[in-house]
Amino acid sequence: MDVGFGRNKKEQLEPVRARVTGKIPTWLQGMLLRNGPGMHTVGETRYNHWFDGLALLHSFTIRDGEVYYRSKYLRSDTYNANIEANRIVVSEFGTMAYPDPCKNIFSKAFSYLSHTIPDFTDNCLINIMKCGEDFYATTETNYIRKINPQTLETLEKVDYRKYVAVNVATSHPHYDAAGNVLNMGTSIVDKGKTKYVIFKIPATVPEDRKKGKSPLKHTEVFCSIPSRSLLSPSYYHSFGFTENYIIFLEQPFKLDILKMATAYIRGVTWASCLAFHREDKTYIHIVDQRTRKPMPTKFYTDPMVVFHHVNAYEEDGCLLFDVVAYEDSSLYQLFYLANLNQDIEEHSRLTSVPVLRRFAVPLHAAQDAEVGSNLIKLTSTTARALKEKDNQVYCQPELLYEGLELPRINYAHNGKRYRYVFAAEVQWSPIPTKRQSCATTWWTPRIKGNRPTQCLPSRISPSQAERVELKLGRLIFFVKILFVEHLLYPRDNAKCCAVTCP
Ligand SMILES: CC1=C(/C=C/C(C)=C/C=C/C(C)=C/C=O)C(C)(C)CCC1
Ligand SMILES: [Fe+2]
Repeated sequence: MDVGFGRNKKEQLEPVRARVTGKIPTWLQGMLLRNGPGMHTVGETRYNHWFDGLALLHSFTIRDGEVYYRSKYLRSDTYNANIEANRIVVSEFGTMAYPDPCKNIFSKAFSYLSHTIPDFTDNCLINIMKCGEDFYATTETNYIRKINPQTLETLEKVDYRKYVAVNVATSHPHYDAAGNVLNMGTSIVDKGKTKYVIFKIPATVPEDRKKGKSPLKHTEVFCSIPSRSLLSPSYYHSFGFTENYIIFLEQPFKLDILKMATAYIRGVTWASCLAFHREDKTYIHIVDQRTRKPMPTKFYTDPMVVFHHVNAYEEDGCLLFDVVAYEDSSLYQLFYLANLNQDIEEHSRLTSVPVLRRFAVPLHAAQDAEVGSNLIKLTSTTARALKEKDNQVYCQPELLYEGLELPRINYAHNGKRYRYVFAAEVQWSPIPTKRQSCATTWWTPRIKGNRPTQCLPSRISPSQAERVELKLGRLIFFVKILFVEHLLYPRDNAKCCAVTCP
């Protein structure tokens, strides 16, 4: 069952020296940890969706101009159960699995019932989080897995619910200046309420550090935002963070809790419990970190689907934030392996292009401003915030760049005005079956004086950057290995270095 896309990857347990073209500056030392799906078939069974694959951890150790690579599958409970059964027995985002096909009717019924409140997967395939001195592999459920960054061994399984009431949490946490982790999760129908919970995990607790205890024990709720709906909270993949504010988009891409509660018995996937409500608005919640409360103004914008916040910053009494936005939720559709492995146009279902949009919200109430007036007076952006009645403000974004995803920034610039976004370019191929030889692009808004005037994509030739080309019908997705970006970032005019993974 070996298919082109989603082929099972081999572990590289012993570090191997990577082939380096160009020169890695000697001051660049350290380790880059990455995560992602590595195995999509177990025995005769196969996951449906790319986001379902079993987590494969990667490390790149950079030392004296050399790079050493190794990889290892996360030995999650999910991985172990699947391997032992030689088939998929744990449900993932796009695949519903049934552990015991041979059970009699009574134990089957019991199994269904016990799944009404589902125990989610600990296949932490999305990201790596640093928490005090510890590293965790993360996904979007209530589980994270501690790992040893040196050996990539899998350590403790942590259930966020032991420390904070969340059923799902993002895999894109933020870090404040002191290294504390700030993350968000959703607490579903807990004590009759559904809310979005922002929580803080301290970097270190001095007395615990000596005893080798985890700072997770000291997790505290920073702020919670009631969901507009008890049974259909928004789905979100990330949020925005500056020194003083947190930006949360309550978007009309929602989880249907009733559908989720019956998914197992109906034999449908978690993915089918997510829906885009194009008739709804996107609500913009701004939490003031000093008061730990959301601002009372009701900021909103048109319906959209955002996976990635890029960065946010404050400027002259306004909060600006950049996100990659879609007009619908077709991105998730696209990543079904059946679609990814098709060549033909009909299977490319990305009906909206990811667009980098800049929003601006005024931080101070403009009580006396006229209804219909634009509350953004900045010359650096064309984003507008139009005052409406009943303390409502409609936000109209500035379009910064069309066709990019997987954005990264140098995190030292998080929350501040910034110049570079490193991303993968998403392109529509005019000829469906023809491969395009286009270089990976990253977006560099050229700042002239105080004013970012235009976004000029600067190209790097394919030989300079290691890239993975995902050909998706009419869409071509060039995924540049982020490692290259990290190497390139630190100096504006740094020479390109490419590292080829073995
Ligand atoms: C298993 C599971 C989930 C997993 C979602 C995943 C795995 C999302 C991955 C998203 C990515 C990688 C987006 C990139 O832009 C939900 C829906 C949270 C809740 C139900 C159980
Ligand atoms: Fe992401």
